[in-house]
Amino acid sequence: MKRLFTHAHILTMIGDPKPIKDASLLVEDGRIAWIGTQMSKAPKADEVIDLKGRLLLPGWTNTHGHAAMTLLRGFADDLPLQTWLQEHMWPLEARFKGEQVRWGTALAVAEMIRGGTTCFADMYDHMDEVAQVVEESGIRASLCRGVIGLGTKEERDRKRREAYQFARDWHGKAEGRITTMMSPHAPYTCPPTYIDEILADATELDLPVHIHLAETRAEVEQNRKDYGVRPVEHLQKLGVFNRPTLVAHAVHVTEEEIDVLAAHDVKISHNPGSNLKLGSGIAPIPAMLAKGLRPSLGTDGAASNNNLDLLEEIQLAAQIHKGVTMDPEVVPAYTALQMGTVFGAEALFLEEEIGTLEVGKKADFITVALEAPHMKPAHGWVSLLVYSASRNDVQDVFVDGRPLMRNRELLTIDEEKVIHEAVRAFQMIVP
Ligand SMILES: CSC[C@H]1O[C@@H](n2cnc3c(O)ncnc32)[C@H](O)[C@@H]1O
Ligand SMILES: [Zn+2]
Repeated sequence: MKRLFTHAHILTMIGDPKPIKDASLLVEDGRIAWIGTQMSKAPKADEVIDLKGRLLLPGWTNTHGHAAMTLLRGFADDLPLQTWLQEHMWPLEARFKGEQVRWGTALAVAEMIRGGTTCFADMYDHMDEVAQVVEESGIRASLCRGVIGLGTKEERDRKRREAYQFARDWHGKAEGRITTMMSPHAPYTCPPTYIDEILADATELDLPVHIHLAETRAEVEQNRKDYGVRPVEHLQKLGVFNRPTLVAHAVHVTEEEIDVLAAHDVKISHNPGSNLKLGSGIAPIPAMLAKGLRPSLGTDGAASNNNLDLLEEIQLAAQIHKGVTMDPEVVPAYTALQMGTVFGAEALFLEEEIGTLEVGKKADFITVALEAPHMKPAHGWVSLLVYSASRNDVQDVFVDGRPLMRNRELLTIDEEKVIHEAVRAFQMIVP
């Protein structure tokens, strides 16, 4: 099947911001086969889709989250991380069964597709349910069974086994849209010997590691008390960074620690919305960029954000660091857009397949309308996307060239049913 998309302004996200005006893009067998401006040279297609002057660019990649936490959205606001987790999230999550995770994740995926996300990372429990939602909805995802090692040895062993089996069984599934990672939740919830064991599993399966790191000042202090060093040095000594690693947050990291992360090519998921809401702090993104790191963006779960709008994270990334440093030249708009697309693909070790629009890559892209008053005059497309657009301006979403949303209508998800079931699943667990 060959589909030709015409009359689009294409932002490929390759190199400099050079949008291609009034261009066409051909998709064949789920991959980009041709991009050009001369219709006379366009290959023949089975179907031609006129995009009527919309912007066309890679879909967003959300590199850190806990999708099923949509069920806990708005449940415990305005609290610091440890109180929020220990007194509110964990007691409620203990009531989650597969059903809660299924409908919470389906709700999350509906929200993410609506906002233009084509690929997301998820760390949670009952991951078979998550994988099935991904398989059915057509979205792309990097999944891991997050493990917290605070219980008995039996519990730790069971969770580790589940994480191993899930990662082994689902990697490459759903026509290659699912990849997996191994995930010790955080240095403060996983004893060193447990991290060692999970690392051995990751090595055996040849998979990356995904972990929360240096999210709060309290975490850094606790790590010093427990292990005599700060979290970055702790994980470095355990050998975590010798495997491909994605760390979420990295808020409280020094210049020297950024050097360590850069030397090991550790991938960063910057979650500004969640970090602001939980009062955790603001990650030193300008310093990371200056040292050659390419931080990506995540929403974290909907209970700490409280939405899964990656465009909002792009906009926050472009603005908060200017405020903190009092320098409007840090994190320029195009860099923020790279963080939400191409750097996201790198963070999930998928840069050979997604993140930019080029011949041979997967056809994962979105279109954005330029018609509304807040998008006029439509001369600076990068600026419009980063400083003016909202998620409702996203019109179409394609993954592997398959339409998941057309003209704001979800095509692979029964939205009404998902909303109904998610509310019901939440009501089953509220005390
Ligand atoms: C073991 S599954 C994932 C686990 O992570 C919890 N979580 C959600 N948000 C955060 C955060 O910002 N920092 C640390 N842990 C977080 C979630 O509630 C699950 O229990
Ligand atoms: Zn998280």
